[in-house]
Amino acid sequence: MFRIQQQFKLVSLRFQSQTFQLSRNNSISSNIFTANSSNLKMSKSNDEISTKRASITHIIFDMDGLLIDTENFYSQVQEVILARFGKTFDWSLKAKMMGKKAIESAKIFVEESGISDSLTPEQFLVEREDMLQSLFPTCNLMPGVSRLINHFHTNRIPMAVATGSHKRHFELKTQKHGEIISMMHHIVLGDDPDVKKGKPSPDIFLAAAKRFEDVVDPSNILVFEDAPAGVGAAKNAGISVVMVPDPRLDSSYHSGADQVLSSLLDFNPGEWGLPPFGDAAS
Ligand SMILES: O=P(O)(O)OC[C@H](O)CO
Ligand SMILES: [Mg+2]
Repeated sequence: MFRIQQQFKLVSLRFQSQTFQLSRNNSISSNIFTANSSNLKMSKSNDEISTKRASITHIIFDMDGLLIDTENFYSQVQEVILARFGKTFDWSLKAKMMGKKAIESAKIFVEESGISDSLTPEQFLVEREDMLQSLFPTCNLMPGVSRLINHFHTNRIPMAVATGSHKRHFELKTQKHGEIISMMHHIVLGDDPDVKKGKPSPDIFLAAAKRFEDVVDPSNILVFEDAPAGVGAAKNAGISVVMVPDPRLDSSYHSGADQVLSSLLDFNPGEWGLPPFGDAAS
């Protein structure tokens, strides 16, 4: 217990010192992402893109790393745990874990980092829990979230959240963010009985799609995601996806998405047949 408290102090200190660095990194990488996004658009014909994008009526948001800035908490805690084994946590491992159910990403963590003889996935989840429980309630919204959700809500666009997080973590993460959560038609969590397998299985997005009041065709839904597994899940469900990746994620993971943006602030609703910003209603 003492060791966990000491590690948590270290995580807190690291978090405070990394906040500034992260915002600097985000702004530095912004132009690179814009260039990648343009390249992606150029690989398909304009007609094909505009026809596909013109018909969106419903929205499904991922949560961690897309609506709220919790992915950095996971990274910092996992870094501390691997340091105990003399190993480092890097973005190639992060890319494989993010967006998945807790136990699924825990298996990847211990196996891929080569510590499975010393730590089981279940022990890993117990070891990180105290640190995460203290960090989650402090999380902030990602840039552009408040403006986008308020815009859709004002314009009566039905929205849902589909997150790999289980109920207990969801409640900690959303303690400060009740207002945006209250604008969602429904929430589907990773421990929902209809979500047999985590992302990239389509289960969670198919469950979220069928819980809107009206029957909605997947081609009329748009998913927002930050994680490779989440992009895969949306595509496996036949749903278009806008990816807003962390700048540190390798760009080879961008290719599955229909659009890649460096920030939700860059999303243009009019491109997708949604009410544009600046209307009287927004
Ligand atoms: O990105 P989400 O919201 O599906 O969350 C999944 C995990 O809880 C964090 O990677
Ligand atoms: Mg996510």
